[in-house]
Amino acid sequence: MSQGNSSSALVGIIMGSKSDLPVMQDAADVLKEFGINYEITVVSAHRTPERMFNYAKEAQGRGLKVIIAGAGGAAHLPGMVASITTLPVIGVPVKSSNSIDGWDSILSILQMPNGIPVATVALNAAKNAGLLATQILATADESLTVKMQAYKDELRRKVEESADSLEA
Ligand SMILES: Nc1c(C(=O)O)ncn1[C@@H]1O[C@H](COP(=O)(O)O)[C@@H](O)[C@H]1O
Repeated sequence: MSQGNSSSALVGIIMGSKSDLPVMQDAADVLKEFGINYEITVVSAHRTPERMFNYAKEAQGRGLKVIIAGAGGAAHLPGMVASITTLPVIGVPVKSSNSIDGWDSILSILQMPNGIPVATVALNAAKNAGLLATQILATADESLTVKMQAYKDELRRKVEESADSLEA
């Protein structure tokens, strides 16, 4: 699995299993919406440790700026990738089929030791991971900042509109 314009990808989206794709696709959709090149693939710290090591080791040299890593259950992938690369890693806890309500994944991504941070979003919140990656890239890209402001303005407008309709 590898979509997007992976030759010049700025964001790498990885997941522990293809079964995570229905959740992780939301991150790809956001990046597409903002016109950001990304790549998306399956990498597992547990099942493909060499692939995980090589992915994390080579990510920066290949031009990636941010990695979004999603996994369910004993979700070691985001933390292990963060331990190898200096790129910012955004972790997405995924509620997998036999999870303990997602808490297993949340805690294993969130509770990183000092020194190796993973920016953890809410359960299944790959959309927010895509937005956070966009905001990180926007710090060095004025046109992305403008788009992000417009996105937030639109959110605000919709809330104000719904508030107005209630008050009318
Ligand atoms: N947490 C990890 C890792 C890892 O952290 O390396 N590799 C796979 N998985 C997770 O196992 C769950 C079940 O996977 P399967 O559906 O393939 O059995 C998935 O949510 C995956 O992210």
